[in-house]
Amino acid sequence: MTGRGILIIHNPQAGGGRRRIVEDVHQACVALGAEVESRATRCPGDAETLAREGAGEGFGTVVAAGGDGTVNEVLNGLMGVAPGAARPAMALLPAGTVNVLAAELELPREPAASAAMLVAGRRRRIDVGRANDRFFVSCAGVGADAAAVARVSLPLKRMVGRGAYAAAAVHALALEAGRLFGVEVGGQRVEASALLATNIKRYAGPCLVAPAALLDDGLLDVVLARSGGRAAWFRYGLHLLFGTLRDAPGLMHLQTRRVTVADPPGLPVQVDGDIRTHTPLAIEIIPAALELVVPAAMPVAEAP
Ligand SMILES: Nc1ncnc2c1ncn2[C@@H]1O[C@H](COP(=O)(O)OP(=O)(O)OP(=O)(O)O)[C@@H](O)[C@H]1O
Repeated sequence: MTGRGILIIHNPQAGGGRRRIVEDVHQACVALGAEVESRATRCPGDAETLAREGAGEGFGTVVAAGGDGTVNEVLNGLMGVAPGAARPAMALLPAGTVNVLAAELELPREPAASAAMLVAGRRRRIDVGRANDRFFVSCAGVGADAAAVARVSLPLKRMVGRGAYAAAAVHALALEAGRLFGVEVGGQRVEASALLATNIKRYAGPCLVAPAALLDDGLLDVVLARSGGRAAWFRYGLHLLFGTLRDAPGLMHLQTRRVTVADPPGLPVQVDGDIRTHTPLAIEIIPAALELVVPAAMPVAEAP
């Protein structure tokens, strides 16, 4: 471990019933002889401030303990570190409703294994995406998934967890027309009703959307749904659920460093599972921008 020690940033509001894990991991890190501090967020956006402050204080590792929202805030805090200053490594402690990157990498969920990873894990350099001015580790999207994310009810998420995303998807399908927007990618302009730019293979945890995606290949995997309308979105949704998205008619899949959406303006954009920006949109990949702490024994390439 480099730097002053480990800073755990914990969102006490994150769902999943795993709040005690933070305390357990903290104690297990102390038992392993590590210098560790835990700080709870006080409001939305606080994890970003705490991460930036932690970097300034010289912590070597900053841990995002919560769901994808907390991970994204910690990432943005770390990416906001002033040029020339040391950027701590990021680590993940899954304690939220959804933790897509932790699930993709099969990171430990048990306190003892998590603590071993934090104290004696390996640092792996990964690419970071940027959607306008918001950084992401997993994915950004316009169209179908952003329409669903925009309709996730927080009270329902607290009650039923992941089920709130399914309810929001049905809600979006009922109200949205699945209209087309203009995408520029790889030197061509195409129309699409949904765009997903991802750095990882799976979407929302279990759904395989980009089998060739690697966290460290310097590329975004872009999936475009070319057909518009509700019926098309419904079909794509079924293909996604049944793991057959690659066979869906009208689907385009490519690898690129940059993709843009110019019009229409004002479409919501989901970034790591929350609406963080709107079109016009430029999504790009920043190769090897961040060190991620992974278990010491983890293989270099993730299994497909
Ligand atoms: N102390 C706090 N009080 C209220 N909201 C907070 C607090 N700390 C963080 N938040 C907000 O809570 C939101 C949800 O957090 P997070 O994503 O970590 O957990 P989750 O909702 O369980 O998981 P997921 O987003 O993966 O479904 C974040 O967008 C964050 O801004």
